[in-house]
Amino acid sequence: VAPEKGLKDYYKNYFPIGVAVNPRMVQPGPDAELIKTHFNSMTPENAMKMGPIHPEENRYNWKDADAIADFAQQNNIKLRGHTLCWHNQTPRWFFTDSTGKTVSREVLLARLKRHISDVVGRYKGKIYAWDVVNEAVPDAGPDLYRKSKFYEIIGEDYIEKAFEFAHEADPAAQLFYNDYNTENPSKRDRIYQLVKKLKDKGVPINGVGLQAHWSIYEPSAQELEASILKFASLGLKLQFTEVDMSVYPKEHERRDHRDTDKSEFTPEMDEKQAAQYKMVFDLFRKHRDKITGVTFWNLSDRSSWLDNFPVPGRKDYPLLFDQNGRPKKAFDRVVQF
Ligand SMILES: Oc1ccccc1CN[C@@H]1C=C[C@@H](O)[C@H](O)[C@H]1O
Repeated sequence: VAPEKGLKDYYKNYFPIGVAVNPRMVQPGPDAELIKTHFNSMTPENAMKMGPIHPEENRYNWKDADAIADFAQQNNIKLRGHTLCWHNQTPRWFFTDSTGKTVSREVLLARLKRHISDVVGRYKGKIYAWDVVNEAVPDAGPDLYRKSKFYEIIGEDYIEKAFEFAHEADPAAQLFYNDYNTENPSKRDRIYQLVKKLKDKGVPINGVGLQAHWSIYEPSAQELEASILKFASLGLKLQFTEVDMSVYPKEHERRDHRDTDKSEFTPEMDEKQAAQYKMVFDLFRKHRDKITGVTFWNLSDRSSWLDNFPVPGRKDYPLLFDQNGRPKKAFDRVVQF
């Protein structure tokens, strides 16, 4: 039987189509088959984050990351690394000495350098792109720098140092700054300013990762195109690195959830989601010259990180495949062009 035409085949003249995976998905089974049919790029959802891969100063956990890297190699699927420096899922040991005191700038820089050179070095030649720094810019306000422990202990230059450490460890890897809410005008401008500073300083950065954690209500085509044009004007490549489309309004401020707590995927949501996915992929194809990858965050509606964020236990339906791994209406709209 001729293999079913997959997303990656429809988009082979545009950009790779990726998916965030966990180690269970790359074991033999329906998920692995769905990945091989539709995707030609993968990102470990958690396995290469600082805590999961480096839980103690002198202990790495390579097992899950290696399983994903091996599956990618065996199936000729590109592999993105995520993420070398992030304020979330970072183990406490990074910031404290043996007495539990906060470490100095020098010690933290040495630990960050060791982490990055060990992790990037292990997958040198297997990972073509790294999310070097994730979410360094605060959501609101005028500042460029989130007040993370990396910022407070090292200072602003933790970002450029992370990029330099990664470049030293694998000069061929494409190095990305990755963030979310990049269509929000204030955050867009501050990310732009940060990345421009890095580029103007000669920091080895190749691209901007726009996470694209969207909803069926936003972004507008206008705001999305404005972000594409603004970041591309830096002369850097763009990737949409964590695409999903929640069926609930985005949580831009803490709200009571009585009105949206019920977990159901209605025909109206199905249609609105299909229209919104069509709109964003029409723009992705229009700007194919600026985009070097589009990656979905999680594989199917069977399991999404949005099932527990921002509202624990509220099932979401954010992807192109339903809970049985079958293409939804949104899939049809994305491949009809
Ligand atoms: O959309 C957000 C809103 C607030 C905080 C973080 C995010 C997105 N943060 C992403 C989501 C899931 C994680 O698995 C990814 O590593 C992270 O990059």
